[in-house]
Amino acid sequence: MNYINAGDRSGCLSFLSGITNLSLIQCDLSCFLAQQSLPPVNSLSLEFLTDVCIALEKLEMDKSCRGLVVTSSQPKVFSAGLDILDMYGKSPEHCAEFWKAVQEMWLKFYGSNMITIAAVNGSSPAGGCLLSMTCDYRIMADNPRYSIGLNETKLGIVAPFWFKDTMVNTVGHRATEMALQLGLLYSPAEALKIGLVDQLVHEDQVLTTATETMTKWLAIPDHARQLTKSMMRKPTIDKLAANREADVNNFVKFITKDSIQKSLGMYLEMLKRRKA
Ligand SMILES: CCCCCC/C=C/CC(=O)SCCNC(=O)CCNC(=O)[C@H](O)C(C)(C)COP(=O)(O)OP(=O)(O)OC[C@H]1O[C@@H](n2cnc3c(N)ncnc32)[C@H](O)[C@@H]1OP(=O)(O)O
Repeated sequence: MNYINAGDRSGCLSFLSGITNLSLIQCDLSCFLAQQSLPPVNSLSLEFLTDVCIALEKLEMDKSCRGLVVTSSQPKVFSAGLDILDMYGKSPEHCAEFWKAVQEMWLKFYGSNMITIAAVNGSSPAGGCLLSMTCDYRIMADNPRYSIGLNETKLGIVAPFWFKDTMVNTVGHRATEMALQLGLLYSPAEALKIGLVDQLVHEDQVLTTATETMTKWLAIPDHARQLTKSMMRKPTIDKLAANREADVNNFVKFITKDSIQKSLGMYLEMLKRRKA
């Protein structure tokens, strides 16, 4: 396999492209985080989201690239979700830019023509769970210390309709209602039971299982698989595409409220205290 450093600004995005037309995005922010003093949990910051979108766009245009494995090189965390620091104490303009980037990431991943497999090698709360749900297949490390789910209500925030729609499309209406109202984070075994992930494997096997799975998916003719994927996902994608501006305005109005800012501040404090 060739190792191509494709990081535009941060040098944090890298791709492994191999003989099976398989590319791999490592959601690895360690280098970037070290430079920027951001926490090493693959939180989806504005800069990271922008880099990922550019990288994905390039892969999408490369017709020789038919599949993508999304994973993290952090040992215990797939992604901590959206970077709270991009939503806390920031101007409405910054929040709007940030939210546009979150929308863009979702639209690009959920609408990708490529086969996308999430190799969930650690915890994956909130936006991390969303990112994995945009993929066609999820393989998670079978370690009870890890969790996955949309826990927004626990932060005092509300998952927007397209987060909800993505989860409904993945696990169904009832499971989503329970998950969202209670802000549930599931253990790998629980996530498998409700269909939030498709397969559990030992943590050492996540990436190899992902590549084996990719080989099976690559055997399906692209045009038939792509049209089927589009038929399944287009209504959900169209709903956000037709309402992007309203969704941004809604987010900015909500996130800049004093009460919401206070909740986010308390949540950040709790994360820091938990460590101490
Ligand atoms: C209409 C309005 C709609 C609004 C919708 C907005 C939707 C938001 C979705 C989101 O994604 S919000 C983010 C939710 N994420 C979380 O709740 C995850 C919180 N993090 C964790 O549970 C843990 O960090 C972890 C991922 C399980 C990893 O645990 P670990 O023990 O390995 O690391 P920590 O010590 O907890 O963390 C290290 C360091 O990182 C900071 N941090 C963690 N997560 C985030 C984050 N999402 N954003 C920013 N910073 C984060 C944490 O505070 C620590 O910081 P320091 O103490 O080292 O400064």
